[in-house]
Amino acid sequence: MPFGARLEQAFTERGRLCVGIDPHAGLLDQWGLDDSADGVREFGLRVVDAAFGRVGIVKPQISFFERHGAAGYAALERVLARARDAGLIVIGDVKRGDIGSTVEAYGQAWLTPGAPLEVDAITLSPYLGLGSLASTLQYAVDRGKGAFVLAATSNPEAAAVQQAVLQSSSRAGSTVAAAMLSGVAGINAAQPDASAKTFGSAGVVIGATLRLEDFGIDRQSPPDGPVVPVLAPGFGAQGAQPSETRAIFGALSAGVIVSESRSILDAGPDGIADRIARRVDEVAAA
Ligand SMILES: O=c1ccn([C@@H]2O[C@H](COP(=O)(O)O)[C@@H](O)[C@H]2O)c(=O)[nH]1
Repeated sequence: MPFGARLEQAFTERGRLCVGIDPHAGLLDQWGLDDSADGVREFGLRVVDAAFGRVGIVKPQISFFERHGAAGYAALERVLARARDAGLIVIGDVKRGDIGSTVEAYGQAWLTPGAPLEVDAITLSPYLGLGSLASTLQYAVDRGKGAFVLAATSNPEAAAVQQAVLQSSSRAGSTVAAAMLSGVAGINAAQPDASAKTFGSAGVVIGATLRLEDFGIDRQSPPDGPVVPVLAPGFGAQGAQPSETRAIFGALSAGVIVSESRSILDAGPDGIADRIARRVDEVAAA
């Protein structure tokens, strides 16, 4: 089944909340775990167990596993396997980007069925140009996988780059952020089974902390073609509330994945299941 269809099904069955798996050193301490590969593995496994049956999507932040080198990656493999065995959609927040032939290798690492680091979707950075990601996006789609291209990120430092207006390209006059959104929408629309009624498998990252107008993104009308999945960090610890989803994203709301990490994880090992359940209800009511 295409990634977009699986995501749509997860929305229907479990809602659109995505639980981030970000084992910050401070959270490990709060959870009574060591800041070690064993600690991040245990943390990740417990978050997956709390997410199971309550949400449909999790997003491990790879950097926190990578801090522990090869042992951290072994821990990550265990967490990814548990999450995928549990039927969760796993979005690997890896933010990879490079020249096209190198990004392809990242795609093979994370998106190949049966690979040790297999996830359902990854995040990709288009700083080397959206075209540098094209073959990897297609690699994902062809394997029932997905990818989210950074368009307008939640951090304030990004605005200077992402609000910049393109001078020379087929999208001259668009902001970088809007060009990423329309480029990704175009990739979805070009797939043989594309339909405006379904979710595409290529998505974008747009922070919930932003005013989309500032990034030249039209909130009034969605891009043509399939619904564009929007991975939306910035809820919870960064200040946005799920109840604001429609006001923030407007016509893009149908595809928005509400992603929260610290605001869920800081409930601790004994409180996380209840915290997730409460947030699911809040997101559903939004
Ligand atoms: O624009 C972006 C892209 C990615 N992130 C990542 O999402 C989580 C947010 O964590 P919170 O604790 O919910 O703030 C984290 O892994 C970031 O690296 C983002 O925040 N903004």
